[in-house]
Amino acid sequence: MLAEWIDLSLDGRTSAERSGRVHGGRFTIHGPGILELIPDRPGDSARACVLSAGIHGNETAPIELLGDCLARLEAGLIRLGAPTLVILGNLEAIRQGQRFITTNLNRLFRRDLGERGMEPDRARKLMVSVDAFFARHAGLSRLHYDLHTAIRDSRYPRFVVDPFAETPTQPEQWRWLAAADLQAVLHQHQHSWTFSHYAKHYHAAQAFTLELGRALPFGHNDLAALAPMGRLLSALLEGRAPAEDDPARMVYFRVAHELIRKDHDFTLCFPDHTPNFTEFAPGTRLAEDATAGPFTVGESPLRVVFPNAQVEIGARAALLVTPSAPPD
Ligand SMILES: O=C(O)CCC(=O)N[C@@H](CCC(=O)O)C(=O)O
Ligand SMILES: [Zn+2]
Repeated sequence: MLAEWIDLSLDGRTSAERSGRVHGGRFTIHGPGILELIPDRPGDSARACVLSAGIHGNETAPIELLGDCLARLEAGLIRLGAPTLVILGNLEAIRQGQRFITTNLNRLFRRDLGERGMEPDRARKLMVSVDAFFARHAGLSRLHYDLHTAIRDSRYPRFVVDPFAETPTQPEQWRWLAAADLQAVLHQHQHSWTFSHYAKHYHAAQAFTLELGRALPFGHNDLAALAPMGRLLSALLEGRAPAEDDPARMVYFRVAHELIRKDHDFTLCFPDHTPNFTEFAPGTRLAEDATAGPFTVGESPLRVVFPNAQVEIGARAALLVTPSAPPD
């Protein structure tokens, strides 16, 4: 059953609440794309884990990776040892292989959200599910990994986006993520209302967006490159201590500036296929916007991450980032 849960969710065949046994515990399907795993006995290092994928429908590798973990659990290759909420974010967008249907789901995770429609309704459903899950497992430390892939290539194909919030990051997170072969870390400089930000800001969880390569259709992903990440997810599911490595293996950046599209008449002044973390020298013009005017790199070089000139007006068209110090 677990191994088919993703296909059943995408076929729209899991609307009724269902439950059953897994190796080391039980599962409950709370609704389409929302699966809770509850261990009989939490492991010594168990956290209350939220593992999400498909918040953007065209980002398939993380869905395949989670499917692989569930298949291993069902086959008895791993034994459940931590309460885990597994989420498939934007089901209709996954079915259509699109980033989103009407609006970007990953900008809607705020409790005062007023919008109506498919993605806002889904954001509300996921926020309520996360709230209830963390409340049910209140005695455990909270963790949320929101798994994504990026639209374009990257100088660092696998990287961490660290949401801005008050909660300090536990140093072990950097050691785990280094061992999972993440290559870079990007610290956000302001609230961003993404799903991982929601868990960090409202629940003080250890929470990150993890970019795990480039967005490709189902069946075209290189899951071998994600094997270390798969081992981290298995350790979390089993409630045991994950492998650790030296955080200095990763390169650290912070957001210096967020480029916002202010006008229909907006262009980025570099080729569309420019890889994430490409560096631009002082004086380089990066964007033209009929309302905001041009944006030019100032005295220090800037690297560009997530450039996208097609975003909605008022949305982020790129992050401009600069090196930052590694954690102590
Ligand atoms: O490749 C891109 O341009 C976008 C990849 C993506 O979906 N990234 C996330 C990052 C979330 C964050 O900023 O924390 C997003 O844009 O939602
Ligand atoms: Zn994404």
